[in-house]
Amino acid sequence: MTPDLMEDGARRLARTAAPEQGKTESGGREAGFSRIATPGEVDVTHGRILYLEDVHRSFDGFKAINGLSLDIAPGELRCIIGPNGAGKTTMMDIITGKTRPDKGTVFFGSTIDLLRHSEPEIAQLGIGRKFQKPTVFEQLTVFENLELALKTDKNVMPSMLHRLDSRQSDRLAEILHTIHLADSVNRLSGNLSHGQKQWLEIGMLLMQDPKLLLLDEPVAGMTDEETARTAELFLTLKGQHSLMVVEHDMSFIRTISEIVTVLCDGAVLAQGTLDEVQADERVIEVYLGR
Ligand SMILES: Nc1ncnc2c1ncn2[C@@H]1O[C@H](COP(=O)(O)OP(=O)(O)OP(=O)(O)O)[C@@H](O)[C@H]1O
Repeated sequence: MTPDLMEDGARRLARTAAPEQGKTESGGREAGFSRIATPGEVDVTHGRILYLEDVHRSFDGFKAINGLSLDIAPGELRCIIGPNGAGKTTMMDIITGKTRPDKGTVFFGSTIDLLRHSEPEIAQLGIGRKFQKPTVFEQLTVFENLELALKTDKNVMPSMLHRLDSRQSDRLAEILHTIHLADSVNRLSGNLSHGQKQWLEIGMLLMQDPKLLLLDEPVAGMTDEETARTAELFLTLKGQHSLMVVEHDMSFIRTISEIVTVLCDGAVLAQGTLDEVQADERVIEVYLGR
């Protein structure tokens, strides 16, 4: 999608957007078009669920993100690799609204300008993020963790007292199965293995039905068997959700990847299949070693 196309779409949508809609702390950005075309849906008619163009972010003069452009197709499982300090975490911080870029374009679908939204709004829009360390409620059971994570109707009290309806119960059961924890439903989360906690946290994200999932080093610290099962899990999620996975584990990436993006110095250094990027001299130089 070219910037022209996006601007054109923006102009068309701006004519119909309510004046206050999408107004955020970033305030006065001119194109008032940060809205969802159909409530609850992301407009992916241009074939992109995530679109970053020429994004920049400096910290005390250091260019952590330096002209980063990339896009992700709906249902894609994109792997991101790159050396330490390449800007991978900062990129995710920008997508999720934790960090604001100095300049650039960041769109969710073709109509939602993420730079006009706060971090909680972005989560609400359907972008889920999993940090490297699992953060489950250790004193609660697997079931209770998933129940708590459920995106409840705003009119319904979002608490343990809220009884799940049959659709929600079915969804919870399906997710339990997907994350390989159907047999552990009543176990205290604190007693799960590291890998199981990671899956539970992914399950908690799935309960909120995200369109896009950002996963930071999901298999770090996992056993080989857990890593293999995580690969299986991601391959199941692909298609139903779009995934962006930052990982250093090359054999894991080989199992799950289609397109791999290599970040370096805050921009895309190379992109292609794992074989293609592994054969790229520049990638070998900065990341893979000789
Ligand atoms: N809040 C901040 N203040 C100052 N410098 C920062 C800040 N956040 C990131 N940086 C710097 O920006 C650069 C990119 O960091 P980032 O964490 O995004 O890289 P990364 O690719 O995720 O690295 P790693 O693989 O080690 O996690 C690093 O040099 C880091 O020190």
